[in-house]
Amino acid sequence: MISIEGLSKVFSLNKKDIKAVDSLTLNIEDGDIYGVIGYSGAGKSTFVRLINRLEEPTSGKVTIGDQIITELNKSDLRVARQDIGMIFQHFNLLWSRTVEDNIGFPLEIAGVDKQERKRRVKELIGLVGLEGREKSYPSQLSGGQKQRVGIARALANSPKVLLCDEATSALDPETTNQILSLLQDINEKLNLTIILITHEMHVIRKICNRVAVMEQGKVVEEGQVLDVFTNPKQSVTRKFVEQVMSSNEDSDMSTIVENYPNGVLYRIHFLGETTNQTLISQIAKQFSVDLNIIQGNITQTQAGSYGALVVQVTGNDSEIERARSFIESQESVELEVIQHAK
Ligand SMILES: Nc1ncnc2c1ncn2[C@@H]1O[C@H](COP(=O)(O)OP(=O)(O)OP(=O)(O)O)[C@@H](O)[C@H]1O
Repeated sequence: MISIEGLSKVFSLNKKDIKAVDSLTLNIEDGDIYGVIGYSGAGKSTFVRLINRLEEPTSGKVTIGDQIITELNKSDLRVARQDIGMIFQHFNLLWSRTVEDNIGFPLEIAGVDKQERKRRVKELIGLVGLEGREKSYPSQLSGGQKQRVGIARALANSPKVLLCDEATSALDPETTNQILSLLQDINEKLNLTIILITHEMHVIRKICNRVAVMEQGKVVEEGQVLDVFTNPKQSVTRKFVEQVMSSNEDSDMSTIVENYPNGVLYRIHFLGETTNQTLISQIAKQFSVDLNIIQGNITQTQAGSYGALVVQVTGNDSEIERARSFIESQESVELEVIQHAK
């Protein structure tokens, strides 16, 4: 487990103190893909750099496993850092070295002999899907390929933790998805704990199981991704959730009610069970009602689907009533009646 207790960082700039990270306390379980989201200036980068002490904390404690990182002296910290890989937004590769030499660099520093280095580099190249590009220089690679080199290099010493500092922010959406899938794959294969910071809710939605929302150096909301999606408490969190849902449902509702006067109008909320994706077809098969999907916005998180469908149900009253009971009996589904039968 990674435990962060009362972690703070104060920068002094022009005689003014800036609290970049403010008394932050968090627990991250082994094997988590833990997302930290916040707008620019929230303190995310500073936070992630405090974990491996690329930035020295002003106060507080970071513990990884049984090691108190914040109490290590310089030489012990160097050894401890071999267990903490890190990848960066702009990759931070060595431009004069080839792909294989970039990946082998941390092994060289750790004093691994040449033959073992070669074996390990080959293994890592396979893991991140860079076969055939061993002799290329970073300038000859696409952004996604550069980040694959970054990931392979970060994994060279078989770390237990991988820190990702806006690792996909310089990539296009398609490449972002590929890199996120790779991170997910590595998390599962190597049982690696991943902490990633981002300003994009899409990244959190796609691969994280837990999320912390940062604002002005503090964690203002924290929890399972699906819980935070379904029940965002802070306005900053609601804004991030809207990023992926971009819903304008409520403002349209009166128009919908006007346009669909017959039968009943339901909003069915899906709260996480992927099995409920067949709910609509089950209703259509089991009850003599007609279903008209009027509006919908469903997205996928690691824990299942989240979102809502607005459905018009028409038919005779008793069948509509039976369909309603059926929907209400489903787990992880909530029914909201927008308009009753007239
Ligand atoms: N070396 C530094 N010296 C002075 N102030 C700093 C330093 N690094 C960060 N800050 C300040 O600390 C605050 C948090 O910055 P940080 O980069 O951690 O935020 P962030 O959420 O990662 O934002 P971004 O995504 O824009 O980097 C900001 O007000 C920033 O100006």
